[in-house]
Amino acid sequence: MKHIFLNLKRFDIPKEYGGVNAIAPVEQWGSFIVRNTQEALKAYKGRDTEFVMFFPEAHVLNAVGALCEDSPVKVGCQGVFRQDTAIGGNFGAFTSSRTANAAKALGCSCVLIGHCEERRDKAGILEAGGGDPSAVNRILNQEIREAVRAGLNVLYCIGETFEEQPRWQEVLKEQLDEGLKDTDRTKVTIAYEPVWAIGPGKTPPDSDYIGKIGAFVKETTGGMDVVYGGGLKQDNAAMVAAVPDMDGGLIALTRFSGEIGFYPNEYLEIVRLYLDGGERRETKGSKRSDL
Ligand SMILES: O=C[C@H](O)COP(=O)(O)O
Repeated sequence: MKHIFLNLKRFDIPKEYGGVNAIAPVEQWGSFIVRNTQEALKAYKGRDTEFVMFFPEAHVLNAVGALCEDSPVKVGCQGVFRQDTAIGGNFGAFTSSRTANAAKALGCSCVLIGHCEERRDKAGILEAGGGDPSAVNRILNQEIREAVRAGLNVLYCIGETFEEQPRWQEVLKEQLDEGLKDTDRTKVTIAYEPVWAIGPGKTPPDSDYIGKIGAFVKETTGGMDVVYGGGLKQDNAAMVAAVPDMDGGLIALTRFSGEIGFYPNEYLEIVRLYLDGGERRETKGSKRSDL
């Protein structure tokens, strides 16, 4: 099976507040994205491909409400808390935390866990408190277990920083071993984020590097599906599609210069390039240059 994931980060924030949202009023942003992608994605029915979109929590209800009958789109959220409600147990005393049961009740079928921005935040909190940042993998493991228990599928992100690159095997193995401990791996897909290559002026990995990581993840996990989370974009979609040990990609920004942001028509073009290959159509500002 192929997987096309979409991480909408905080692309809902309007430009007047420093964000990148120029596509829809914030109260209609979730439904706008679903409505402007789901019909076109129906063209891939029969291709054994899933299309999952991770929304900020505030937009989940709106996005779920826009799903048509037989929609190919699955709606997910961007993380869950490491504890949850239970009948006869905690009834919901989790102020500010989004639990897996809450996500499920809102209509999510999937969750993104351990994105590099989330890992950085957790490690920063642990370090600030004089704690052990290596505990991040153990916390993420609790979150994966709660998500699976609640019936959610998980996209679990791993990746090495620039400083960790010389010992990438050790770092990725620890993230996989600790994060996946005692979990139902049939409910989890891995996303590889080359953290060292994400950001302005960085050189992205080539197909040999991506293939090497894909093979390593499959060998370490007993053959779990793994997608490229660098992320997938117009410039690399055909290249990533040709890497044998990668089972899909994680899209975020679709435009990297000029009016940077997420645009549904450009998302559909990335999907087309990944699944059908072929010539790239010219779309405004598709190269990263000014983040
Ligand atoms: O979630 C995806 C990765 O952080 C890559 O995002 P990006 O393609 O917008 O740089």
